[in-house]
Amino acid sequence: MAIFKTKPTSIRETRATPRRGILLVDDEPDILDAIAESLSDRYRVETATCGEEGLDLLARLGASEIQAIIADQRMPGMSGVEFLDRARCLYPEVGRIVLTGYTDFQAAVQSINQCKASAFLLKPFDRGDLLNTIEKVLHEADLRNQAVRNLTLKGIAGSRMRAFLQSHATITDSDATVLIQGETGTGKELVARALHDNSHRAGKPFVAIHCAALPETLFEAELFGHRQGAFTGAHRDRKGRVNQARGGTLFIDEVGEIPPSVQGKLLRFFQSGEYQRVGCDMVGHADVRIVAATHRNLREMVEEGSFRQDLYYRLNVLVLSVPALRERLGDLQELVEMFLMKYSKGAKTLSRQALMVLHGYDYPGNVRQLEHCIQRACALCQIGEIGPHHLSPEILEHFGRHQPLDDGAYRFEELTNAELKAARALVSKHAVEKLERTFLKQLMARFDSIVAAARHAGMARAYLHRLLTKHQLRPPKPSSERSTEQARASSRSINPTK
Ligand SMILES: Nc1ncnc2c1ncn2[C@@H]1O[C@H](COP(=O)(O)OP(=O)(O)OP(=O)(O)O)[C@@H](O)[C@H]1O
Repeated sequence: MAIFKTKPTSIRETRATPRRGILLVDDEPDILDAIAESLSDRYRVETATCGEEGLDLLARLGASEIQAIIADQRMPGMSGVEFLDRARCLYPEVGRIVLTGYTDFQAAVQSINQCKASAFLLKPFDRGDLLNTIEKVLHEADLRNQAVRNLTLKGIAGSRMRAFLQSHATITDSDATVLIQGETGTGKELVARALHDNSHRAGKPFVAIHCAALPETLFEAELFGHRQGAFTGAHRDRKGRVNQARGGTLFIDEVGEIPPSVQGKLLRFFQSGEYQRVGCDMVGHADVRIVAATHRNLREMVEEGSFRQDLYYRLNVLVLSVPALRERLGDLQELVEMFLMKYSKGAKTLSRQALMVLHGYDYPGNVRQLEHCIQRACALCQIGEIGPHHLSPEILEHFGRHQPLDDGAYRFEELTNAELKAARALVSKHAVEKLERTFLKQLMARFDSIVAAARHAGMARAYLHRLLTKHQLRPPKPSSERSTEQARASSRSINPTK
């Protein structure tokens, strides 16, 4: 397929920064060579023919050698956008361009909105387009990296989460409205605080209003304030959150819950900075940056008619989508360490098995759920390490239902009855059967007599027999029988014709 439109180039060629590194990834060798050649007089070009190879190369060379990546969207295995997204986790500071045909245009636009790619180029393009896009992406990356160097992310655990914020570093200091999307408990408020702490408003107030917690009747008064006597219970004048946030940031959490009766007034405030306290004719003015958050799909709410379209457009300026915890389980260990420090002052540690159980869960309540689980475990665990039995019942239950115990993922280093009893308490009823079977199989493999196995496990022989019968497992064969069988088998294999 032709990659360049025509012969180069009507576009003014700019002088590039001396020899910066570009990583090119395309599964078609001819195209790879053509692009590499067209760039080689300006950049150091590295090439890879698939995403996996590109990631290896990037990990080896690092961001000091590679400043921008260009990847074709259509590649077998990992797509271009997938590759760029994984490259972003490794080195968020590197600029990322996706090459796309017209049919994948939507995917390319979406990748930009989700910050997986920094720019896209529609095929066929000419050399001028390519050079301009590279220079633009490199320039933006320089600005972002400058912002990243100045970014403080205190209290935020998890390299994936920090990379997410770093990839949005340039918007922290803007006054534009930000809409943070994400499931409940993913850390949206933490992101809002990070935006505020890294803006020129950092010395001014950060004021949050949690819309889901407010009754409709009090909403307007809470947001804009009220005069004494404005309604029953308004015993004195009160400033609203907008007023408290003057010069700083107003964080509107669960913005989708704002009652329709207040949405119009909020829109007016967004557009002009003007508002009126309840029961007061005077118009106030406040300069605040708006950061809103929601776990709901506002676009769908607009279609249903429960959210004003004009307010939606006003909010939908810069959109950050915070990934769910199950999509970034690589952050889990660091989060656990942070919460152990918070709730036990670092006195408690987590056992390997407990960490494995935590890794197997999907966290519908995200980081908040994990935090509560560790807080509870710290309270329950009096001595020693936190084990699986200190974790929340729903996490253990899930582990019991989904973890294949037979595949050796869950090992019992000490094959004793006491260990079996302890393990029984850890997992749900549903998993006990699997657990017993695993226990018995490992025990049978280790001992060649039921007497020795029962003695080691600290259980009565009759009980071990009953367990074996229940699971339809055969008792171990004495070693003399085993060796006779082995001898028979080997003689058969020496002379297969017999
Ligand atoms: N990356 C993180 N590092 C440390 N703590 C975190 C992180 N993400 C979330 N938390 C903690 O998890 C809890 C929930 O976070 P937060 O309130 O910001 O979530 P949210 O998405 O705003 O939730 P909701 O949608 O319910 O309002 C908080 O205690 C917060 O401190």
